[in-house]
Amino acid sequence: MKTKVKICCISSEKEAKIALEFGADVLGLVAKMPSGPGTIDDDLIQKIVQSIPSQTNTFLLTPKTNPFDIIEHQRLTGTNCIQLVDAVKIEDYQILREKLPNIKLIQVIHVIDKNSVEEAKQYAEVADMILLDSGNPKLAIKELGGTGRVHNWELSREIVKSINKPVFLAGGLKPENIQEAIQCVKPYGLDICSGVRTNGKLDKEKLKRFFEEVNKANS
Ligand SMILES: O=C(O)c1ccccc1NCC(=O)[C@H](O)[C@H](O)COP(=O)(O)O
Repeated sequence: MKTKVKICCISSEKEAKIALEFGADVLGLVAKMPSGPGTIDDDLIQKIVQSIPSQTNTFLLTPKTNPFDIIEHQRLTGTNCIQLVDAVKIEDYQILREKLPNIKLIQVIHVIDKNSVEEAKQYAEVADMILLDSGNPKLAIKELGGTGRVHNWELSREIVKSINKPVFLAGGLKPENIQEAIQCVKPYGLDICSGVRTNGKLDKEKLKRFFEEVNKANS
């Protein structure tokens, strides 16, 4: 199966169009976070969502963990999927399901050590997808993504093998390491932010190289 691609940190209607033209399956829209380079305001997220075809997969990246705040955040922005970048209580997924029956829920696991494998297994029971990233929610100023760092792909590989939900791989991906990432982890999809940007802006040359590498790995 062809590896899906999520282009993250979309910051304008123009960037959304470019990413879709290159073949992105998913657009990532990052709301305000405790740290990170790719965040935008909620009203801009809503504007971008309204400017693209409604069937496009749009992931709202929210740092919120209270289920009612998450529901409110989705309603404000209008995306059709929510990427939960911090730890939401497993039991609160039930509230999200009841109130947002048509919205896909993606739980981020920041891959740090063996405990991350157990964490992923637990969330795989309730989330629609798992996304493996390289943040550190335990820092005083939480890092919840957009780090540009690669994590331990052996652990990611173990997670992909041990759960039966689609898994996106994120963290420090760039055209140069795509072949190895796909071979090692065999993810359902790849998520990239800084690796296809120059000075924070989407770089068409890097995007082209990135998609070439994904297609090569899939052929
Ligand atoms: O980009 C940010 O500022 C950010 C901050 C907090 C949470 C998520 C954030 N980015 C979204 C992503 O999911 C990135 O695509 C992912 O972390 C990979 O980023 P990168 O390592 O730069 O490719």
